[in-house]
Amino acid sequence: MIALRAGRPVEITGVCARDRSRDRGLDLAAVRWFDDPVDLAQSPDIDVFVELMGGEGGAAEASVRAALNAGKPVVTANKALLARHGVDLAEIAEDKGVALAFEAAVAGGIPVIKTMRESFAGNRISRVYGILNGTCNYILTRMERENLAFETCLAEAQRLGYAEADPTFDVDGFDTAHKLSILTALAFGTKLDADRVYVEGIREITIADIEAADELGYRIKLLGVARRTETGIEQRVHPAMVPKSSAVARTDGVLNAVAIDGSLVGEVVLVGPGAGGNATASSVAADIIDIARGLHLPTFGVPAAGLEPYVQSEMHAHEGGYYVRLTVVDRPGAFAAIAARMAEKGISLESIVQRRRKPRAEPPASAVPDDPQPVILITYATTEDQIRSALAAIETDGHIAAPPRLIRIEEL
Ligand SMILES: NC(=O)C1=CN([C@@H]2O[C@H](COP(=O)(O)OP(=O)(O)OC[C@H]3O[C@@H](n4cnc5c(N)ncnc54)[C@H](OP(=O)(O)O)[C@@H]3O)[C@@H](O)[C@H]2O)C=CC1
Ligand SMILES: N[C@@H](CCO)C(=O)O
Repeated sequence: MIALRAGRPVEITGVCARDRSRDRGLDLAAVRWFDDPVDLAQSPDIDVFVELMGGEGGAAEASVRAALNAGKPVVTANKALLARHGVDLAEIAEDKGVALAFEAAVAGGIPVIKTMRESFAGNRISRVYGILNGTCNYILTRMERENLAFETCLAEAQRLGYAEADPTFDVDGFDTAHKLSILTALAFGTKLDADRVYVEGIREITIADIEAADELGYRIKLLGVARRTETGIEQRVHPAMVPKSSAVARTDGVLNAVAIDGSLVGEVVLVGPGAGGNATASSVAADIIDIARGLHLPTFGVPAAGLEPYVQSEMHAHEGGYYVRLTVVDRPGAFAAIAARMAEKGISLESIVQRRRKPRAEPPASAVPDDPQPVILITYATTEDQIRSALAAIETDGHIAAPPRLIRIEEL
């Protein structure tokens, strides 16, 4: 079937990994082994080089450059490499007249690259956002459903093959930022700039936040959002409260969701497996078949020389609603002082709720002074600058016993 679809047989002729003796569950006896991926990339025996090692530099970068310079098309799943060197590699690919294909690099098995590069070609895209990391979505879903600890869920995501070699890339948001920078280039025709994506991960999210979100009609998801604004392109990655009715709120476990707003078609949402061996293989196989068919498009949808410089819309100007969790020292005047600081910075509060503390073994005889307890504030739309300066003022007032926790509310 693959030969029919590709118009020619597709064979694996050479392979390289670090450990030749490792049992990989398939017979590689007839396939030539290479100790060095650069040698494989340049081998006259191959027509296409597939890079699935990972890492923004090192062997991945050296072998992809070697293959392109040798005039061989490349398929890669490596978003870290593309985020760092994508424009440069696209220029080499164009110069050599070969494809640089990377469907698996963003949202695993979801055909989002093809969709944006081909199906949205006639649209002006105003926003692309979504859940772009399977590991984080898996962790948040299991924490919510099963009340499990963050570390337990991460270990399971690693066991299932979802996480990066260094899982801090997943949980601290950098993997999402790499993917978002690729989507930004495709959406807005700008050069990739992953270093200027605003990034927050999911380590600080607690079960208490997840429960509060539930009561307020939201779920917490790690989102990547790229949006055209009057001042430039906003790129941000952070946990967000999303309405339960939204498509991203209903995207659970290792599934990813990508929403694209096009001027002609409106919003299109793609949902599917974002990580794991089979999902990745599905996208890698599609890229190989495209190359065998002779399909060859500009890497980021337009010629590399036509990509415009990335003009950043600064995060401090971001506007939206905020969820704030404060650990407030329980004494008269604390609430009033907090509300006053918010008003002073021009922030309107939608609600201020004192959460129940854990039940005591013995009820206190009278009010317990200075006993910290969680207080949840929900703001109406305000700017990042305003909320940050209000929280800094609240911290200096001495009414809170721990740093404030802030989660942005995304009205989708
Ligand atoms: N896991 C997933 O769900 C997805 C991963 N990706 C991307 O795919 C890539 C691979 O990820 P994943 O499969 O999880 O990673 P793994 O660590 O499981 O596999 C990496 C493979 O590359 C080989 N390798 C690593 N370094 C070298 C080197 N210097 N020379 C030769 N071979 C090397 C390893 O060999 P050995 O086996 O001998 O150690 C191993 O077979 C990354 O770019 C990742 O971001 C993209 C989409 C989904
Ligand atoms: N570690 C990545 C793999 C897919 O890119 C994730 O969890 O989404």
